[in-house]
Amino acid sequence: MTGHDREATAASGSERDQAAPAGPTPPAGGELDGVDEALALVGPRPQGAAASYTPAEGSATRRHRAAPWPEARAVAARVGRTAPPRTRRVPLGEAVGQVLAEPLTALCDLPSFDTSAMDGWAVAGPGPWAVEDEASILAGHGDSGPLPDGTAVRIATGARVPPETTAVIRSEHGRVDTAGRQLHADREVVPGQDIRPRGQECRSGERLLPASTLVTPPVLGLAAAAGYDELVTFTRPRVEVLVLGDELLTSSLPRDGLIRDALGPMIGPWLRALGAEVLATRRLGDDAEALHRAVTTSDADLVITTGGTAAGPVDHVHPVLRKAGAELLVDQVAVRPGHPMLLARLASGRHLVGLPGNPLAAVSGLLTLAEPLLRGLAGRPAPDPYRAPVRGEVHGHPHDTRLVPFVHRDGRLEPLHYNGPAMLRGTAAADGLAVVPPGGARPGDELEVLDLPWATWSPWTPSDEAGGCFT
Ligand SMILES: Nc1nc2c(c(=O)[nH]1)N[C@H]1C(S)=C(S)[C@@H](COP(=O)(O)OP(=O)(O)OC[C@H]3O[C@@H](n4cnc5c(N)ncnc54)[C@H](O)[C@@H]3O)O[C@H]1N2
Ligand code: MOO
Repeated sequence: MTGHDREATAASGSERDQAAPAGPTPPAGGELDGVDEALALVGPRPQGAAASYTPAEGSATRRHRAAPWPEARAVAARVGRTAPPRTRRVPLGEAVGQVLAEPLTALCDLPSFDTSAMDGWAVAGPGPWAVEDEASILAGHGDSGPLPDGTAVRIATGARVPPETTAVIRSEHGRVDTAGRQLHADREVVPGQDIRPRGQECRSGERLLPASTLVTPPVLGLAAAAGYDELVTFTRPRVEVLVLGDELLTSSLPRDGLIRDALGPMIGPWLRALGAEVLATRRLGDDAEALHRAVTTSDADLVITTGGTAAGPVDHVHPVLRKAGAELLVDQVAVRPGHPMLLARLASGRHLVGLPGNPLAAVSGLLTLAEPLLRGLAGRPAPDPYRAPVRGEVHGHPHDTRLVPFVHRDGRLEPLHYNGPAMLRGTAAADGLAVVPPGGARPGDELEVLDLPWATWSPWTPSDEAGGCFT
């Protein structure tokens, strides 16, 4: 709990009383369970308090001002952009999942020779054609001599068509009369048919994909086809995860007030999905000394802590950051859940994101602070923000943004139940988190959408210059 919240709660009574008139009528059903839990934990703040945020520079002193949610994300993105991403050259086989640091430029024409698109006959001039040779031209073979006018030769898909070829006739569209050894076409032959001309897909030197493209399996295939053995990619930012809390078990069933660590198994893979290299996930308990040592000696680009961000008796993150001479860039965010999240610059110049311990609050911190920061460090472009209409009313916090797990249903966002700060049940089934503005949303309101990182991501929209149907 923060000092600000403590003061506000003491001054103004229960949050439920305050919240009810400020947002739309809560929907029926279980969603309110989570909302009420979130709202019950926080005291109301004076109107406009969130808007007065300016990023704290130069000290780890608590300022008790929550950054408005969009501003907190902007600060994190700015911080990410200030450190230019490192690049390296990797063999194709290791590049999948990384991001191109340079445009992918064709190293050759594609196809690199005039190619037969079908099994059949290469013909020159008008038919019928004399079939002089029983042999076929096969894929993978070198140059053959020019095809004389009025002749045909058998050819396989992918083989180089001989010079002077005017068309390829598919095997099923031609017949050779055995007596005269003449090829007859059973339909009109259009010049150029079933020939893929050299350079049809690209010319050597043509830009195929821009820098910042995610290397997917088809990108690897295209790079190989275009002549690449290696790719220059951005080095993944290196992240260390420090899981705090003496109450956490790493196996078996909860017992005696102890609970399973839900964040240790989740945060590392989530960070990898955001493009990070996770050096380690370490469980430090509630040991301030160990935390101080870990924070001051880490050589990760980004340290992520979970838990201990509030002001409870064993919440060590703030005191440790103070002692370590860190500078708080974001200290609390006007978002529910996840309010006590923070972003700090360590004395080493590296950064630390403190995620609150409640599991959905930690997800909120990941999406609000860690994702935009890592995007910059990893050289990934920001996805185009998009909005979608929400089905039904969504209860809002009076002053803060809410992040609510949803699924896409018939072009609308369907908020999920079990969205309380301590719950992951809604998020585990979700397509993303919807950004509910202070005061809530009415049916059909368009809400900003935060896709989960395993949803489709592409920074590139292909142009439609090259429409048409290719054989
Ligand atoms: N009096 C107040 N108490 C709290 C307030 C408040 O305003 N006044 N804020 C609440 C909010 S909001 C959050 S979020 C949490 C933030 O707390 P911390 O970041 O200090 O986290 P902890 O106290 O360590 O843990 C909170 C909660 O989460 C559980 N937890 C922690 N780590 C894990 C994990 N790895 N896996 C599963 N669950 C975890 C922990 O057991 C606690 O239940 O503070 C509120 N309190
Ligand atoms: O309830 Mo807290 O808002 O989980 O961050």
